Amino acid sequence: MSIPGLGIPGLGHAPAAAASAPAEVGRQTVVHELQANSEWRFEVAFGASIELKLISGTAELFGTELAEKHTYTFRGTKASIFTWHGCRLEVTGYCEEYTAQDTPMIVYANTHFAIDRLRDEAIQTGGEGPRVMVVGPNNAGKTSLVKLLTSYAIKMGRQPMVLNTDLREGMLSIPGSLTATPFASIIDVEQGWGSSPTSGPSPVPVKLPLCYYYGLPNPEDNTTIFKSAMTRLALAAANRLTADPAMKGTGMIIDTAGALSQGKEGYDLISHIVREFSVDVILNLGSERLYSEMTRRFASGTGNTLPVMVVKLDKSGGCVDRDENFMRQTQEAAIREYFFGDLKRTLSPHTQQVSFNEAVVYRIRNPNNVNASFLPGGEEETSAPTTHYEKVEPSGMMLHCILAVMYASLRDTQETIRDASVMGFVYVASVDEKKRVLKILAPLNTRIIDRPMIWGSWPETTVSLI
Ligand SMILES: Nc1ncnc2c1ncn2[C@@H]1O[C@H](COP(=O)(O)OP(=O)(O)OP(=O)(O)O)[C@@H](O)[C@H]1O
Repeated sequence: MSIPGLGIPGLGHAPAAAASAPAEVGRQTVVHELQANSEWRFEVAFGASIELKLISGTAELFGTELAEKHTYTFRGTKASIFTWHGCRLEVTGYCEEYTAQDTPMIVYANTHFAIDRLRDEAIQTGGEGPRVMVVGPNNAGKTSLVKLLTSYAIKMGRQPMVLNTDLREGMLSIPGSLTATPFASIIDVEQGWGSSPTSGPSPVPVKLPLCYYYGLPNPEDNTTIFKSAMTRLALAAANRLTADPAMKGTGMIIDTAGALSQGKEGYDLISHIVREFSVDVILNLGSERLYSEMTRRFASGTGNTLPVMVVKLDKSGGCVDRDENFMRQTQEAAIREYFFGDLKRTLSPHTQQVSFNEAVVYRIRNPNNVNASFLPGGEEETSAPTTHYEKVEPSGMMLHCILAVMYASLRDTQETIRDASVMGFVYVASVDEKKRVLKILAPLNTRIIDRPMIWGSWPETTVSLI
């Protein structure tokens, strides 16, 4: 995985994000008294921030307990603080907020205890802990539930392997990455899952994800590459799991993309994930139709899979829809943070010049986007391309794009490169077509010309990072 370096203070704040900040006149401090079993839900815009302090009692953010009297800062966040026994929260700054008494937390906690019983049984028999997959439409609360189950497992002294197969949001990496991460220590409260691993100091213990790259926005865009990435991820996660007894007894928690939960093609991809990861439990959030489809497909097993426990859970009333604009800002913030760090920990990426002759770049073909007008004579392509990547010469079209640097050699076949894990990501800061030189921003000061790079269309970047 990439290890970003040290800091250049002052960089890393998109002018666009700053422009969208609401005016924060006279940042007021308000104290909220929360009753037992209630939840304080808040939304902070990009460019704005709030400081939150737990004054007394106990409270948690998606399962991770807040430390008393510690100041947490949130920006561009929609989330909630839940309390089992009541608490007082001090909040400074503007956010949209309300308190709710009606939450599915008891059901979620019971789900955790039921999964934990399966872990106990597995440990007693020397077997593997359950492999739990969470499915549901976009914004149904899947990632929040995965965080909660992960936090509760960690609290019980377990070490879950957490998998992110959702392309909209990265987990400890940029959006578009598919990651497998062993979790043995607390989740970062302020930054969702936490930030990408670095060699510098970090307020919470660094987690090291194993990362694969797909490079397109939707799983259905190129199901062959998506499926092969899932297969590789499953193999890598299973190998890691069996090598570590604590992790083996805990098992896996898998987050999925909301896009998979609609229509037959998505259901088929879910079936592939269930098979490859040998999923034991499917938790369904927010869709009756999906629940019925999952039950039909998996509850009594198939030729290839054992019966899977399919469970329906209520979606939390706190889940908020995140529009395209918010998701774009979230994605840009994650990319910016990958290279420049955050306000608490600035990083200093290195720029390097790479000549067009040195860079070995493969572009992902997107079969769904083949435009007939670009084909010879404007013909329609009749069959899918035989290769999924094409080797391309760098060009101005790469400006502000992200390239994945692969753990592979320049002589490897396309299949080997496709199945390789990702060393890290670089950003194309400028392209000089006359001098035939790319200026690249990389987390490390290592020359990258001996590795193949993959140029996908996801994550898309529209702003200049520098
Ligand atoms: N109880 C809650 N109170 C307030 N906000 C919440 C609550 N639960 C989830 N959210 C917020 O709602 C949004 C959607 O939730 P989440 O990301 O968990 O959904 P998802 O199903 O994983 O979405 P997607 O598949 O689109 O990535 C997030 O911003 C999350 O922080």
